[in-house]
Amino acid sequence: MESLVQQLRQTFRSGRSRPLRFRLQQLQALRRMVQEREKDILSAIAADLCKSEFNAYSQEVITVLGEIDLMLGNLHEWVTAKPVKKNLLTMMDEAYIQPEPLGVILIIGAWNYPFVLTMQPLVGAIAAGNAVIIKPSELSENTAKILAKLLPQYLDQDLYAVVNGGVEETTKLLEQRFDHILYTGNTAVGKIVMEAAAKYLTPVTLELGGKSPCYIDEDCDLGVVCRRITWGKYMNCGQTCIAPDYILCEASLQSQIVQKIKETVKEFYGENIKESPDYERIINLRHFKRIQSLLEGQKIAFGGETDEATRYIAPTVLTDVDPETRVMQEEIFGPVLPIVPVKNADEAINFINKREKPLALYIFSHNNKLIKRMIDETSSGGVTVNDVIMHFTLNSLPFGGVGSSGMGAYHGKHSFDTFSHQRPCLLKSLKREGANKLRYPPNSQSKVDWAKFFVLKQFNKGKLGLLLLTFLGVVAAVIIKALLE
Ligand SMILES: NC(=O)c1ccc[n+]([C@@H]2O[C@H](COP(=O)([O-])OP(=O)(O)OC[C@H]3O[C@@H](n4cnc5c(N)ncnc54)[C@H](O)[C@@H]3O)[C@@H](O)[C@H]2O)c1
Ligand SMILES: CCCCCCCCCCCCCCCCCC=O
Repeated sequence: MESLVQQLRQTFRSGRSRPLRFRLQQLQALRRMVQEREKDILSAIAADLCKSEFNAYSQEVITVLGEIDLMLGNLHEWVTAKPVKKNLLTMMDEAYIQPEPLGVILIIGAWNYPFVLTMQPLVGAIAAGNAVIIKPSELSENTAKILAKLLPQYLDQDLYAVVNGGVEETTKLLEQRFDHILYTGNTAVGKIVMEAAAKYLTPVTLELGGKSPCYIDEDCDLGVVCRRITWGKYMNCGQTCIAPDYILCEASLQSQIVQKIKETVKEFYGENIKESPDYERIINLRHFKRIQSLLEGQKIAFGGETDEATRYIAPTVLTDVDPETRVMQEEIFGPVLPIVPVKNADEAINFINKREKPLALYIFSHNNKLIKRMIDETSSGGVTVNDVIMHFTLNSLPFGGVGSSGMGAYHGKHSFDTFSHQRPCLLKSLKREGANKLRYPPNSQSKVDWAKFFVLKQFNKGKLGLLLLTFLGVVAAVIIKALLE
């Protein structure tokens, strides 16, 4: 591992990954890879998650292509230095922020969306001009293999590498020095990653999980609400980091919600859900047993059927769920939807605030005042109102968690920023030394007074005011020079 990181660092230091042209060319190559090898990619995802190729395309591939296109269209602007406002002391100088690549990036992906969760950060890291190692999840082994096979065929091998393996390989990788680590996965491993990163003060982006609440207000059209929730909850068999984990609503709404979800499940997946090409399976036996055990002692209003041989768990709804039971203590990450009755929105807000900050919050309501209040009085990684999941798809929004659901964010320009250092640059001339006497010792009251004038003056006065102040500044500089000589 050490030699691999060294080799990538050496190439990075040569400057090869920095020119805009090179970055665009690598992103175009990545785009070509996704298009030319689409069938192989879709089959790998399908093999890992029992996912139809249509779903693999619309849930994963489409996002990656959209992200590449966004970078190709905007990178020339993002890499450009941005001039900043100046003050009287620096008005003759050049001041700007220049984004610069960080160096060698480690991207550790998760299995539940194995393609998009490694490729989307990779796109951002390349766009920002870095060298990258990606470590796909070993649980989605087919996608991991196809990435290790294809990426070296399309990308510069001295700058971008894939390391496959499990805990042992990841642990060895984490012993190396990186310039940024983006990890997607569970919170417990997130802590391991952060601890390892601390050794070199490596910054981290942690894309973790949590229990994302979904509040349903009274007077909503429950037909529409439940269609949207059914889509987001049972997509990928509930194995989605931002799936609505549980519903909070008034007790009286429960039976209608159950009925509407039941009808929608039939509409989406047919009479025989097991036969539906749109309904996936649980990734492995460990997770299957974990989710199955969450049903123990619960009131199953709908679903609940399981089949260990195929790791099938039916879309399930639990009602009157006690918040102290296990299903409400850990992230479900499966097709089980508990409904926890609350008296009103205040109780829902308290309920959310008493728990760890979730990755997403969903609010269904017609009442704009209530929506604003719930957003203002709670905290979560992201919010979608009157729908679920969809904030993930808008790459102008940063995607990430807060508190125990993670730190940092990516997607679109936010990825470029995450993998860049915003370098502040002030370029002065060796001329005009006279004005600098103000800051050189020995100090005096009159120098402090002048310093107050130069440093504390506000400049939000429009062009005329600025011109006047500039003129005053020049006059002041001349006077000071004369006084101090
Ligand atoms: N915020 C997000 O974008 C996002 C996306 C997907 C999943 N998630 C969260 O991830 C969790 C599910 O994923 P998972 O954790 O089961 O995925 P996982 O088992 O695939 O683990 C993620 C990565 O961590 C590595 N890893 C596992 N154990 C390790 C250890 N002891 N030391 C070092 N590395 C180790 C794995 O090799 C893998 O690459 C859920 O909590 C889910 O909410 C979050
Ligand atoms: C006209 C058809 C349009 C189809 C667009 C479908 C957009 C659906 C997007 C779903 C994206 C789901 C990805 C979720 C990834 C979450 C990562 C965490 O686990």
